[in-house]
Amino acid sequence: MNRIVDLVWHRLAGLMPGELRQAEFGWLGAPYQHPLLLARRRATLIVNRVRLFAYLFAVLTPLWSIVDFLIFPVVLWLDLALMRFAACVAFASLLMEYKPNGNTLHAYRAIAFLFAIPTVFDIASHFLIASHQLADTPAAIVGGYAFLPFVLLAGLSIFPLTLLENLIIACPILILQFVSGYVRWPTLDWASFAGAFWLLLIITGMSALAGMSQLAFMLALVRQALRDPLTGTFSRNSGEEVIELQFSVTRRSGKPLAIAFIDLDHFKSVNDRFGHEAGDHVLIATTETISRNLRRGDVLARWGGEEFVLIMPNTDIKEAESALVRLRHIGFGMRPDNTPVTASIGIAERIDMHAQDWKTLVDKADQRMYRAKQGGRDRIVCTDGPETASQPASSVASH
Ligand SMILES: Nc1nc2c(ncn2[C@@H]2O[C@H](COP(=O)(O)OP(=O)(O)OP(=O)(O)O)[C@@H](O)[C@H]2O)c(=O)[nH]1
Repeated sequence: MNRIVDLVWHRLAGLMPGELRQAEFGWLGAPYQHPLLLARRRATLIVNRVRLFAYLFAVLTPLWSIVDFLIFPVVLWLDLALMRFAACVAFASLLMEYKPNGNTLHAYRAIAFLFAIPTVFDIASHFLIASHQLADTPAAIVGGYAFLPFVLLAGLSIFPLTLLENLIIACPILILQFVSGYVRWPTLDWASFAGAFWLLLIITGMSALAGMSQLAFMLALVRQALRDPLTGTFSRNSGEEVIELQFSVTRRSGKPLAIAFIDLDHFKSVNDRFGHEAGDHVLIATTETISRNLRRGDVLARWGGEEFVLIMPNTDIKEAESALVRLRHIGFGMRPDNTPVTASIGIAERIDMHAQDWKTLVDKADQRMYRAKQGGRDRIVCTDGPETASQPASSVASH
């Protein structure tokens, strides 16, 4: 059974751009598990796309009045022109109101607003036009307005949305279409209604696939941009982004945020004695060990060569110290000569040190790490007083 699942998985994953990993496959289905930085970049992209289309529609909607003027009676044209002007104002206010801020809910609201404007325009113009007797070309052009639901569903394909999000947005449009058929039940041409509805379902499926494939591509790009290529942990740039974000989130919520600066001891000697490649293997094994033992919500970033920063949201200084003591007990892996890898660690916490910005917090953890080095390495320092430097791992472990 597992072999069949694996086979299906490999086939599907191979069809997705950017060599999607198995753990990431579920992210195409629903947005719940998206890592913070992916969610932020996706929300930004969605709002930017909404803004692009709002801009285009703000220009094109009133321009279409010229066509209305040529084909409709003046009274109808005037009413339609007023409605087009209102739609144009709505698109322009969407453009002004929604700026990308990395928030997913904000992005959902922007999509809903973008879709609501043509929907309301379509319903209102439908009632307006129904009150006039039209024939020939005007009637044929008005008949074309019935394609709006198709356009809306096809428009979904411009957004990197998950399957669930596609379905949630498509459902109201499909339900509205179904209800409009039900209302016209006695006079309905069932064959053409069913054909059109079937086409809508196909377009929904194609848009969902297009959106998910964009998302897969985005995932691969974001992964490349966020991760350190050697160890697979977050890169320094993305680590800084996470800290900046967590700093503002925890400041707003009043919760603590701890940062641990971890610098491996005497790492140069690994390279010197066993070669750079052996050094690389030690770095990879060490980050794997740390990552395996992180708590949910903690983020590890490679800050530089053999320096790492561990970001621990909602963790006060005491909890952070116990977490790092536990990590040292587990160990940071082994050197090629089978001696343990040790690290000097400095910890700082936002509330504990009344930090006003995230850089001060990281600097403090860095300074404390240097004090751990100066104090003899292989230890944790989490305060500024000389008496508080914790003992080397061997003696901590013996307690
Ligand atoms: N193999 C390998 N080595 C690296 C990498 N990045 C940095 N280094 C090495 O890490 C070593 C860091 O050396 P130092 O900064 O002198 O520090 P150290 O030897 O760990 O000594 P202390 O930090 O003082 O305990 C240097 O030899 C770098 O070449 C990497 O990606 N792979």
